[in-house]
Amino acid sequence: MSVNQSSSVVNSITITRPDDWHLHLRDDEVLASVLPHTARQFGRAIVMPNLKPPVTTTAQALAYRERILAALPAGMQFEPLMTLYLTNNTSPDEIRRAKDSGLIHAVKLYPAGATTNSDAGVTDLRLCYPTLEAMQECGMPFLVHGEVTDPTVDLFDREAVFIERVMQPLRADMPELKVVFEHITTAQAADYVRTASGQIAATITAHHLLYNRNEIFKGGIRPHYYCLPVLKRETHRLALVDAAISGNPRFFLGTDSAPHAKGAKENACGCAGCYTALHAMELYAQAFDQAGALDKLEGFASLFGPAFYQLPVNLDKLTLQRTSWTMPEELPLANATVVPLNAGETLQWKVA
Ligand SMILES: NC(=O)N[C@@H](CC(=O)O)C(=O)O
Ligand SMILES: [Zn+2]
Ligand SMILES: [Zn+2]
Repeated sequence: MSVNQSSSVVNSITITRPDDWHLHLRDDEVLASVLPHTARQFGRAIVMPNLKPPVTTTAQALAYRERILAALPAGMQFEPLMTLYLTNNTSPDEIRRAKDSGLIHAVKLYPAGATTNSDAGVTDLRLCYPTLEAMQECGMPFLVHGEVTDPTVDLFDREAVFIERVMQPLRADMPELKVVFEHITTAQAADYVRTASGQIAATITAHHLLYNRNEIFKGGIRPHYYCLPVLKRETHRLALVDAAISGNPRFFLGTDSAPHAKGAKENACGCAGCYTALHAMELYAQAFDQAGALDKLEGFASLFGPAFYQLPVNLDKLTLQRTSWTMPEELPLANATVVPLNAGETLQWKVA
């Protein structure tokens, strides 16, 4: 990493090109709209499989990969790292096929009903044990949307309860399974990942580092700050910042950028998901800068993810400069628009 500073203020940093270890690209025209935003900054991304219908087989994931590569504008370099969507019926053979393809890097758990496009998800993890054993055996990482779906559990407690009810029993039964606790939002999840034994890591979004739940209700209900797991109170945000800047390689970058058309968000029943693909690295730089930890950004964004996934780090670099610029109010999304997080706001960092 190289740092350019005048007096004590850092004005620019250059890091190994980062990767996004949790991303929603969707498909077709939406894919074509959002992919350049990610490829501008990131060398690779773990591409989430919650399409409609979900990506449940190796054949589907490889076909989706081809559509992503076909949508990449000429001259841009980007490698999609594919995933499978786990269902009650995913077979151990499917896992071995995925592993043998060399192009599928993880399998994703969506507890049925937990989040966007999770209807086909798992109703009871015990049904998947033979499949999880195959993953454990061949070293296929298991990515987890870690929230219980029990409607009697308070929405803000669903991640913490998931640790006790699902994560701990699962990892006791499968101690060698590589697990990523995706988009963690609580002090409990950060503590769990820091202290648990075995191969475990967590991704952290930029929005969970920058905002607490007040942001959703500032001056009225603000649907573009609604995502799942939902933003939590300030103590949790502070715990996530501590984890992200700790230099512990178990914590790395995953934007969870999740495009939804403006009308689907600004709705009586608005969809969950924040769109940050255009300005993800700018937001992470802001969060690390606020914490006085810009020197820890490269590990989090560019080094720890590849180490966990046993992939080489990117060879090229990315430079971020302290320059203010205004986020557009809306961005094109197929034949509609998406309202990005921070729409109309001034940001302090910019990718050079
Ligand atoms: N994070 C979200 O709020 N939404 C994601 C799904 C997910 O990652 O849970 C989406 O696909 O829109
Ligand atoms: Zn999720
Ligand atoms: Zn997601």
